[in-house]
Amino acid sequence: MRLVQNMCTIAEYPQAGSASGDGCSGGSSARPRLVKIAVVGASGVGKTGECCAPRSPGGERPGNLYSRQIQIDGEMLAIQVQDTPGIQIHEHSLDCNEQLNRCIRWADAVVIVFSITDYKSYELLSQLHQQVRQLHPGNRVPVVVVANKADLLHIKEVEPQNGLQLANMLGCTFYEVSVSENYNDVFNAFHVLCKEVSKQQITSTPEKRRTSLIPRPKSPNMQDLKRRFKQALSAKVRTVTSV
Ligand SMILES: Nc1nc2c(ncn2[C@@H]2O[C@H](COP(=O)(O)OP(=O)(O)OP(=O)(O)O)[C@@H](O)[C@H]2O)c(=O)[nH]1
Repeated sequence: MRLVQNMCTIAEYPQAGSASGDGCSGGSSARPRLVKIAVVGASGVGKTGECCAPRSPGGERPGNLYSRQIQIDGEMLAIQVQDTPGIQIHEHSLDCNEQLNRCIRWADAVVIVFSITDYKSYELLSQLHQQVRQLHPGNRVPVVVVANKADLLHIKEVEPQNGLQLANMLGCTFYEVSVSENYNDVFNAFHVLCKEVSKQQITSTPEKRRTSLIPRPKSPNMQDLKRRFKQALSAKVRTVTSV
């Protein structure tokens, strides 16, 4: 993920499945909290080559799951970014394959990328957003919209303003970036997203703990049974004494 790799606070994080944690450079032995992000969008919008994973010097891509560490508010987080296969655009329908759905389900947050030079990739936005909401009901997963290739204004097919309006309508944060020219904006988008996920993770954990600390009410059936038992006993005592 080039955008992630270029973030100044990022250090290499061992690939998923790696047993040892000694690649972490956070200076702490504690395992960093994991934030999983899926990057989705039409084919050719810049998810992989520029946005997600630069080709290695040999011309190969290292795979499609990129792991890094990033420091947010003094805490090291392990970020995993999943590049997804470019979506083929068909007439009025979204060809979401199972692999893409799996990536979306896996993610704690989703980045939807479109290119300002490709109107169809922009049209895909709402459908992709709907797909995310369907797979993550309850509005829990933050979604960010990224309009890429902002350096190609002379061949734009989408006004950045339209991207912003649509993102607002969908309740998403919007960023206009050029991953080939300016990494700061890209860094900012990911940073804000990680912060949001991290905040959500923190607020949801104590809630679980607190609810588990609330003493469970006694079973009404048991109380009812005890009351009936007492009633039966006193009735028996009364019968015995009246004989
Ligand atoms: N000018 C410009 N070119 C870009 C930018 N981002 C990506 N590109 C180019 O757009 C082309 C497609 O980029 P990719 O990263 O392969 O696009 P993708 O979304 O991963 O496409 P798929 O792998 O088909 O899903 C490449 O030639 C990139 O160099 C950008 O911000 N500006």
